Amino acid sequence: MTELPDVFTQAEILVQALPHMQRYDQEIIVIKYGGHAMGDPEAAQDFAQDVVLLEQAGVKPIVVHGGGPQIGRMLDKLGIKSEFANGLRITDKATVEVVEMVLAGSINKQIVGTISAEGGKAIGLCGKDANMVIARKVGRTTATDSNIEKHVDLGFVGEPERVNRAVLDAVLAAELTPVLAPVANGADGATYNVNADTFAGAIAGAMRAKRLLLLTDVPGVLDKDKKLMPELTVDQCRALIADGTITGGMIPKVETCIYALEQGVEGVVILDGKQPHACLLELLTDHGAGTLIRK
Ligand SMILES: Nc1ncnc2c1ncn2[C@@H]1O[C@H](COP(=O)(O)OP(=O)(O)O)[C@@H](O)[C@H]1O
Ligand SMILES: CC(=O)N[C@@H](CCC(=O)OP(=O)(O)O)C(=O)O
Repeated sequence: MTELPDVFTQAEILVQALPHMQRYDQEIIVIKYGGHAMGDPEAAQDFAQDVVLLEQAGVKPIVVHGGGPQIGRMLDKLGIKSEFANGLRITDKATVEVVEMVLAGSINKQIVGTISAEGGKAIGLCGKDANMVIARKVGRTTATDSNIEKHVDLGFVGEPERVNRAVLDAVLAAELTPVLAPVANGADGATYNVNADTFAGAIAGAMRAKRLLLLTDVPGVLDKDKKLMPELTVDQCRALIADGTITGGMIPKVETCIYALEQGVEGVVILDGKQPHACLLELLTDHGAGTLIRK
């Protein structure tokens, strides 16, 4: 009996979703599932149900996941300090090993397991698999600390230099849902830690995705009074970064949106992944949820 409300909820979602889903029939939707958006097991199951419903409705979802907080907790346990510059983790050799273990090992398999348990057909990969993504080292970045500008070498932090879309095309043609961890090889053979937003943007751009959804733990981009901004242009985003309204992890997120739009992705949305069935809610309504960023 306790199962009944869940069954009804799922059926209701399906009934509402299907007409809207026709818009996305056979279209690629890249969903970036941030570490902060991954809540409790119930929320994870909720997310997996959305992915399965999208699969069943003929949409081609590609999941790119993060795991920043989870990496932080593991580094803590191992007594390794976490340091960031402009929202990117400064990644030395010991850190990149932990990053790969947590992202490509633990989190990737957790998400694949939950989607599979919900009846989906997920396959877990990272950028290294079949050289799907080749990364290049991110150059030095300028970070401001107590009003002093410093040049910081980020270590093994990479950005996608090349995406081999044939690998993803083959996976999608086999009707499997790729679940991607943002770790990649460089041309130098080293392992690089790629920010998950940046990775998702590169995948969405290379695949000419219809939509890129960035799921995080805030309702979208917030103004100085913490109010949601439902729509922003690229120029407005740049101004909000320059005046310090957008900071930390929101910087690579918004930069990803701008990049993806420039690559021909039709719509990019930053939304609260903790909201139950966030993906379906976004795709179901014309106005959507969160912050829609357009050119
Ligand atoms: N203007 C802003 N609007 C919303 N969030 C912001 C803003 N500026 C900074 N942030 C921060 O960005 C965070 C989201 O980025 P991040 O922590 O990297 O999330 P995720 O792990 O989901 O990728 C928010 O939790 C918030 O603390
Ligand atoms: C270079 C860099 O910062 N990489 C990120 C990769 C994980 C990530 O991006 O996770 P979220 O999406 O949960 O923030 C990190 O090490 O935390």
